Amino acid sequence: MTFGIEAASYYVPSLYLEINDLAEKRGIEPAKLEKGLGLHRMGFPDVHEDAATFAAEALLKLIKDYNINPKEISRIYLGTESALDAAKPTASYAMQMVEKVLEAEFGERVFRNCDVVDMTFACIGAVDALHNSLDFVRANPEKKAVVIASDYAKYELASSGEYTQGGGAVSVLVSSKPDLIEIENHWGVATESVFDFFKPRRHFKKEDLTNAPENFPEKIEVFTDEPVFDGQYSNQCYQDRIREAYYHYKEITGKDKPYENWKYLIFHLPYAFHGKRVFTEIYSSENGLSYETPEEQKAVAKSEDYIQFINDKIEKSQRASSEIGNMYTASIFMALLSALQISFNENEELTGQEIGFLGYGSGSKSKVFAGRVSENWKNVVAKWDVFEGLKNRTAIDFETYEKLHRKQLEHSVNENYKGFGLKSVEWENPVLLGARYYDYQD
Ligand SMILES: CC(=O)CC(=O)SCCNC(=O)CCNC(=O)[C@H](O)C(C)(C)COP(=O)(O)OP(=O)(O)OC[C@H]1O[C@@H](n2cnc3c(N)ncnc32)[C@H](O)[C@@H]1OP(=O)(O)O
Repeated sequence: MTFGIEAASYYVPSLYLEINDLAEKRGIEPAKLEKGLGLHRMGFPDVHEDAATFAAEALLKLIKDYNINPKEISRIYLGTESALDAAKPTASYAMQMVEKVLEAEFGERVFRNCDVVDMTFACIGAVDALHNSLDFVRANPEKKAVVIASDYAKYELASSGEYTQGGGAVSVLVSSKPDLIEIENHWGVATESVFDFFKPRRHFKKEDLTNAPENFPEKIEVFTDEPVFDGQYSNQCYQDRIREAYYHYKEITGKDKPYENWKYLIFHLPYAFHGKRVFTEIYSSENGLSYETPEEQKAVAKSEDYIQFINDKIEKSQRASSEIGNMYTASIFMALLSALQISFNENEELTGQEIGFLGYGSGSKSKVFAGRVSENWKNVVAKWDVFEGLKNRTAIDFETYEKLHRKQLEHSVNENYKGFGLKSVEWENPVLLGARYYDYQD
């Protein structure tokens, strides 16, 4: 019996900013962002969009595109680091939104007996949900699980993370009928607790606030959307963890140079060129190349063999990321969709080919695993049209972008949007304070 991904869908934010507009306004050389990091556009959510609406869109599309009976979904596990609540899972919001739309066809509360939860470990939370759900279907081969990766990657204005912002969701159906890709049960894992990128509770004092009411506490702790991070240190942690997880994978599988057999290497991509920039270390050690000094490291990155290797095994997975930006938990899944979509468009035959995955989550953990493309993969990919879909977004100018970022817009840029949207947040009733209400526009 085989296990893996039976079907997949995605959703990207409805707005985008041209990266050159950001470069110009921030005084950054556009070539650094485009040619150095591989950034072209940055996906950005409209006022009514958040991690819950992204997840709901990706879930509904999955169910509709592949005619899934929602009553047959035993669990919906959502990986996110953009949770809307520290107790009530974002998955419960997404589930409720989709239930409402499905009500006419399937009756009330179609997910009544579905196990729903969020999993959080920065960008690797959805890989953890996938790992866990694969274990679940291995133990219960007649059951199906949905994994959703959904995030909004927001950084402080004018920070070094700003140009890597993005967002969106990918949903996958996990089962014993892996029509897209069969996933083997060997998981290279590496973990170390570090502070490379995190979202702690932040302290604010009454004296820091303008117009604080009389009875406001002297000091409060709040979560913010924007992380605390050290960019170059986070790169180093990423590189260290994937190296450790890759060697763990080699140890448990006994495979020699496994990456050579991988048709594609699918990375967590915080920005498009990250995977190819950090893999030089593993590549050097696997090929006996010296990697001590910065000059030696540059020489590997610029070598003809390495450039050929990137063009063959990584480049296609980067293309969606260049158009969307960081999707945190969803980035690694979108990198897979990107590579498979391009192979599909180019009429390539992938059946039986092995694909390697290198996941990373700050804080920090990496998982390295592999899968094999199934015979039916083209029937699954036929529903996506990833790059055409990206053309349906609305461009925004820099001024609108900054207002959205600062939450200064009252109304959506696309007021007549279709699909799920945040309608209101309760700020009056003390027993519902902060509750979020969504609707669906046909
Ligand atoms: C957050 C997650 O999702 C989890 C993770 O993966 S952690 C690892 C990633 N960390 C993050 O994404 C944190 C947020 N991001 C950041 O802090 C930063 O954007 C970053 C650290 C990722 C990048 O930092 P940066 O200082 O902007 O870029 P830098 O590392 O100097 O790289 C710029 C590249 O552009 C190149 N470049 C610069 N100017 C150029 C030009 N004019 N033309 C062409 N290339 C140029 C540089 O040579 C360099 O490329 P190479 O090293 O490959 O040669």
